Amino acid sequence: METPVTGPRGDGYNEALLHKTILVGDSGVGKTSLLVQFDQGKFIPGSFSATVGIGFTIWDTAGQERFRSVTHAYYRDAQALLLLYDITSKMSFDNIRAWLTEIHEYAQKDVVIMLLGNKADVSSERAVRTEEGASLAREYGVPFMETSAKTGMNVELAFLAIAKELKQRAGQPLDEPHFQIHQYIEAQKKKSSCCAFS
Ligand SMILES: Nc1nc2c(ncn2[C@@H]2O[C@H](COP(=O)(O)OP(=O)(O)OP(=O)(O)O)[C@@H](O)[C@H]2O)c(=O)[nH]1
Repeated sequence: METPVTGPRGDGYNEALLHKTILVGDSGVGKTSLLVQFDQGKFIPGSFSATVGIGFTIWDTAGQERFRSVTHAYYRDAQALLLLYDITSKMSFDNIRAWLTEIHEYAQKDVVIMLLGNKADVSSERAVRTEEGASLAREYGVPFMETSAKTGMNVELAFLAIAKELKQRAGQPLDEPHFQIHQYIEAQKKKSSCCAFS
């Protein structure tokens, strides 16, 4: 994803900064669906054909093993990574450590990483507790939230938090003068917990 980050340059001209963000995770965790939900605000049921990279401003990657070497090349110039597992698939969660090892090997040292437990709407088939996701995220010092590409739960928040973090790193002014990504996410989740993200 190349996240457009706009802000005043001081001469009144609005400069757009493009940041490349990519979605990674096992095949079938919902990377393309999450992207489509964010981009188009809708859920298109059914599997997309394995995706290698599509020409949106957001980069989608294929979770399949046979595309791994392609994914490695994507890491190099990515500023942010959305790392997904599927809350109904213990295996996709167990593989997160391997994804993180790979990310640390191939991505830039200061890449922004966010862990997302997707398919949170399928609570009847839940195989990974929210706390397990949160605990893994704490261990690696990365922000975490559960999402649903189907209902849209937390999808916008995930992309917005990444965009704000990148904007701050680029030295651009934010609405929140003391922006801190972890605190921002927790505050937004609390704000919405009454009704929007049930
Ligand atoms: N219920 C539910 N289903 C989802 C969600 N996200 C994705 N799916 C379904 O899960 C399947 C896989 O979704 P994709 O978006 O193709 O997954 P992917 O990670 O892009 O898969 P690859 O391209 O193979 O790496 C599809 O049948 C989607 O409809 C979600 O949040 N909730």
